[in-house]
Amino acid sequence: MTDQTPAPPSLDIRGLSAGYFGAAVVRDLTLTVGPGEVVALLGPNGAGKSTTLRAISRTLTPMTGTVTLNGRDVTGHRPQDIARAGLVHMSERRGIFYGLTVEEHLRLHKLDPATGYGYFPELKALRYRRAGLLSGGEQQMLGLARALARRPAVLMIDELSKGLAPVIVERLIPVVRRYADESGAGVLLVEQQVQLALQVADRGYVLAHGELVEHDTAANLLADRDVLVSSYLGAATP
Ligand SMILES: Nc1ncnc2c1ncn2[C@@H]1O[C@H](COP(=O)(O)OP(=O)(O)OP(=O)(O)O)[C@@H](O)[C@H]1O
Repeated sequence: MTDQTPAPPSLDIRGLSAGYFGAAVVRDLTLTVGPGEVVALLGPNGAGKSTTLRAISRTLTPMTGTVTLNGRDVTGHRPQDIARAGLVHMSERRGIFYGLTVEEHLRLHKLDPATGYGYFPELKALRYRRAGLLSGGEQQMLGLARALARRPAVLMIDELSKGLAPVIVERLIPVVRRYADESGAGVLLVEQQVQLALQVADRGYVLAHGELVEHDTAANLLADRDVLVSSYLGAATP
């Protein structure tokens, strides 16, 4: 007899509220990312997307809510323990150290640099270059190579496309999709490039004024012009 129990979500967030100086910026968020799923978290500037990711990785202490990784409740755990449980949060800072070379980055945390080069072979030609001398796109590629080489069970990426030319974004985003497909990891992708994110995502949530206002398959969201407009400009205020 086979085990029919469905796998738990890679990431399960319930009733999450978080903010700064006692004021909630995101309120009562409930969202899931299934195994092998890419989920886009969309919304205009200031909607609270980065705050949500920080509260999940606990680099910001949430006010309320629970966080479960692959069925394991990590609510209240320290950020390093949540990372050890398999969550990698690629923040807007990217985890790049300007004084270290490309290869030194790919060896951090005792990683095998071959894993990072496997995702982005073009980094090999830059292996001895210090990260501070790389272009923005190369730094982003390095940050992603390192994040993937850690083989996260859940990967959260904040604005992969920020400040990058379309050609480099088109190189990076499909690798995220491939990682989810091959590893079965869940990916939560915060993106301002709404169409781009929805083209690789399975589902998407739209955050406006700190609350989730829309949730659907990526295909349905892509077809809904109102959703695309509110993702850029914010939901219409009553
Ligand atoms: N460290 C902080 N201290 C105080 N307020 C903050 C801090 N970081 C963010 N905020 C505020 O929280 C709100 C949500 O910001 P957040 O960065 O989460 O939004 P976002 O949706 O990621 O926006 P963007 O797409 O512009 O990055 C904003 O009003 C912002 O000014």
